[in-house]
Amino acid sequence: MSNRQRVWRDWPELGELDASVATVGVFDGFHRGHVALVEAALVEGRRLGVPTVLVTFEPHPLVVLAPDRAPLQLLSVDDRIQQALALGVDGVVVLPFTRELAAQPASDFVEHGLVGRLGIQSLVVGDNFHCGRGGEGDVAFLAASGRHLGFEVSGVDLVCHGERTCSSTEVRRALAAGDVAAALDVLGRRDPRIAAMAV
Ligand SMILES: Cc1cc2nc3c(=O)[nH]c(=O)nc-3n(C[C@H](O)[C@H](O)[C@H](O)COP(=O)(O)O)c2cc1C
Ligand SMILES: Nc1ncnc2c1ncn2[C@@H]1O[C@H](COP(=O)(O)OP(=O)(O)OP(=O)(O)O)[C@@H](O)[C@H]1O
Repeated sequence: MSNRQRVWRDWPELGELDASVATVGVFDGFHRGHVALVEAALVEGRRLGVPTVLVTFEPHPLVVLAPDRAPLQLLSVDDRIQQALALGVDGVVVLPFTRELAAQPASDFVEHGLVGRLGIQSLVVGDNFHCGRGGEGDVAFLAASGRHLGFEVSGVDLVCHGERTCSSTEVRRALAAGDVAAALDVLGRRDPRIAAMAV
């Protein structure tokens, strides 16, 4: 971690970050799609001349909301932080995912969190992203919020590899089928710890 990089284990205090570009999601596995998304956010951060921040959640939302459906965890939160920092983000914000956060309307998350605490000028997410209570905050909702609150929104096209759209779910599915090669193809790197999760 370089001197200029920071990790917050909750929202930064008011005034710690005046302006930023943010990307948001769980980022389990840090597959090709996640890498492309972070790279797009970094381009945006350089264009605007503001820090690029990755916002993630711990634990995975389903661990809190539906533990019986909680997915196999591909990377620990510390590994996700390291992947993000290695790609060059200026900061990582790890939000404890609680029932309280899950119940927060998307508008509050955006206004009080992303705008209020991170000062986002631009938000870069995959075009399937959603946040907020019940997942109400999709890209169209975020774009409308941005017009109102003064930030830009990019809904990035999802990266595919061959026939498959890259996703953490796709990596897990390949591992569950014992197909290490397919899992690593979607992932886009040879990670021996993830490869060892194949059944
Ligand atoms: C404020 C907030 C509230 C959320 N509430 C819910 C919820 O009620 N139900 C749910 O399944 N997921 C909820 N989530 C999780 C999101 O739907 C989503 O899984 C999360 O933002 C990570 O995005 P990603 O799945 O694209 O990584 C919430 C997320 C945020 C930020
Ligand atoms: N293939 C992809 N290309 C570009 N961005 C993506 C891709 N997949 C997910 N994203 C984006 O990356 C961020 C983190 O997403 P998330 O952690 O939910 O990934 P995921 O792979 O879709 O996970 P899961 O399969 O568990 O739902 C979100 O903004 C999401 O829209």
